[in-house]
Parts: sequence; C-alpha cells; structure tokens
Amino acid sequence: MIGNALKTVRKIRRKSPCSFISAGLVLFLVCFLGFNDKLLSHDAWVPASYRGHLSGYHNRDLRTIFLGGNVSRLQFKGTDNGRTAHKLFNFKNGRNLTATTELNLGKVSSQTDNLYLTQTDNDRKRRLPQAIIIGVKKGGTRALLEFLRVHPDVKATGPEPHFFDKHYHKGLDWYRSLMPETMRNQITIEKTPSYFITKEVPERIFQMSNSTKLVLVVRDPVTRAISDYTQILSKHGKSKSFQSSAFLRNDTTKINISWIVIRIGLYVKHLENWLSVFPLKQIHIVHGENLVTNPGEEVRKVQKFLGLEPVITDKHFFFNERRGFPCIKKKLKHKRGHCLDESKGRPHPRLPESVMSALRRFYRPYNEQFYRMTNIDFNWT
Ligand SMILES: Nc1ncnc2c1ncn2[C@@H]1O[C@H](COP(=O)(O)OS(=O)(=O)O)[C@@H](OP(=O)(O)O)[C@H]1O
Repeated sequence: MIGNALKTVRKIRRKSPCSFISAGLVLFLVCFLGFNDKLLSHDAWVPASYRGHLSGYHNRDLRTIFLGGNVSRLQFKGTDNGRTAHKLFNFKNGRNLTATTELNLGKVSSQTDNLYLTQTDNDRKRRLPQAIIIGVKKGGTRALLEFLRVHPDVKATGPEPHFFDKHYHKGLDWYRSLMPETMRNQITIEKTPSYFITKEVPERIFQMSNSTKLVLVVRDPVTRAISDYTQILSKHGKSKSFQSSAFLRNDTTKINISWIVIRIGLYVKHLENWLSVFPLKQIHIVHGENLVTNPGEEVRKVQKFLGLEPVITDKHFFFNERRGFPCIKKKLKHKRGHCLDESKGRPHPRLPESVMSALRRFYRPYNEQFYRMTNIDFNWT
C-alpha cells in the first residue's frame, strides 16, 4: 500500500509540480498546527493561586480571576455542584491581561480549582527601573521596599545599586544587568538613599527616563541624625561623641553643617535640587513615622502613585512587639510574616536634652520650608 502511495506521489510531482508544492504546504501546516497545539497542551495545570510568570491571583470566591501577562489560552477547571466543570478562554492573538482584567468564570468555582495557562509572549527580561526610592538615608527605605516587594507586580533589586552616584561611569547596560527579570506589566524598582543628597543624580535619572517615578521617605531629621550616628557606632565600635561632631567648639548654637549626619537632614535644600529637574508631582513623599505606625496607609498611597492595584492592605501587616515595628505577611493566608533584620530598628543612644533641643531648634526653619515646598505638614517638633 505504501509502495502504491509513493508511486502516486511521484506521478503527481512529475505531472503537476504546483499542486505537489501546495499539497506539501497544506501537509506542513496541518502538522505544524497540530504539533503547536500539542506544545500548548504541554503546559501544566497549576493551582489557581499560581503567581509565577503571570503574577495571577484570585479573589476569595474564585468567581473572577485577575492576571497580568500576555496569555493566548486560559482554562479554568473546577467543580459545579460536585461535577468537574471547565471554562476556557481563547485569545486568538494573545491578550495582555492586566491586574484589573476580570474574567467571568461563571459557575466554575471551588477551593480546589486549577488554572491551565498558556502564555504567548511572556517577554521576561531585565528592564531599567521605572521607579526609584531615592532616600532619605535611615528614613525607612528598606522597610518600604520590602513591603512593596510583596506586590506581585513589583520586582526589586536586593542590594542598593548606587548607580547614579558611584557607578555612573559603568553605563546603563551595567545598571540594567543588576535588575531582576520582569514581565511587561511589572514594575522594576530599586532603592539607593544616597541619591537624595547627590547633586548630579536628578539630571542623570532624567537622562535615563524623564518619566521615572521617584519615592522619598522622610523622617524627623533629629531622629534621623541619631539613627545615622547609631549606625556609625555599630560599624566602627567606639566613635567620637555625637556632640563633638555635631557642634563647632562644643557650642550647641553652632551646628556643624559640614557633618554629613547633620547635612542629610536639610531636606528642603536637597529637594530644591530635585525640583530643578523633576516636577513635585513626580516625587511621592512617604511619611517615615507613619510608615511605622500605619504602614498600610503609606503603602496604599505608594501603590496608587505607582499605578499598582491596591493588593497590599492593612491585613498584610502585623506589629511585632519585641521589635517594636510592623512586619509583613507575604500572603494573607500565612501565619508568620517577614520582619526586617536586627540592623533596622536599633536602640538609639540617649542624648542630653540640651543637645536634642539644639538640634530641634536648628532644623525647625528648614522643616517649615520643607512643609511649604511639599504642601505636607510632617509635624516634627
Ligand atoms: N517595619 C520596620 N522595621 C524596621 N525598621 C523600620 C520599619 N519601618 C521603618 N523603619 C525604620 O527604618 C530605619 C532604617 O531606615 P533605612 O532602611 O532607610 O536605612 S538605610 O538608609 O537603608 O540604612 C530604622 O531606623 P533605626 O530605628 O534607627 O534603626 C527604623 O526606624
């Protein structure tokens, strides 16, 4: 039979080469499509809470599903009155499902539901950050980054890249190589608190992208300075006293502005430099004290500023009495959460009241200018 078939094929090729080529083409398409379909079906069933490449998550009753990523086929398997039921979505040319896309799953619903996903183009790659936490040192920048990281649409660098202040000569490709891989719908973010006080940084970030979203966490400059000094003590062991560095000739009315620990707290001066390049609306300011007492509120505002779904809510936070700080649950269903390490929230040395009031007096006019510049009253004493 095979011999006869081969003979017929040879006959057609001799007599009509065109129809032979067309037949071959049709055969190829059939094979390719069939094979392709098999490839698609090789994707595994995954739990509905799967967040992997698609950063998908579902709401409590599992009747709708929210996904991010480009998907060509999405199948939902669950139960309907005890019977297995399927719901299939076919997106012919792929569909970019954003975090707000709602797909109606109809009656398919149960706790054991599974998702079957096929992505056309996940477009995973390293991207330059669209958002940067620019400071301020000791303001609570690590806490904010760790909180934001819980959001499925946020990817962050671990260590501080220090690209725009220390490693600028290495170029943007070097900077990009430090970034985590992201999907198109995800936001890449990094934090380097020294950017805030480095003169050249705003212009350099603007050159990278003038739409970069900037986040600044500020904290009472007096406690910030003591926090900074505490870090110096912990790194260098016994150090000069706070007073001997902060005041000239031990005179509490003569503040040593050239000491970096004092200078960082002149927020208005540094912000002026940023506002010569970026409009204020592109800089979101986080209230550092409120980030400790009401993290849910501050994170909600940051999510809004970054154009993210308000995934992280008050429910994600719990207060750790021993640490005296809020910690975060990566998933609501988790019993335990993630607290920052012991280098955050160190006990501060107690300074004499005369030193404290001299510092408060010194910072007050700068703080008031800062409130006016930002239109926010931080109420620092
Ligand atoms: N949730 C939570 N857990 C722990 N610590 C918290 C938290 N929220 C804010 N903070 C405050 O963050 C301060 C450290 O700030 P930074 O992370 O910006 O420091 S650094 O510039 O990266 O060194 C750190 O300062 P110190 O208390 O002086 O150590 C904390 O007061």
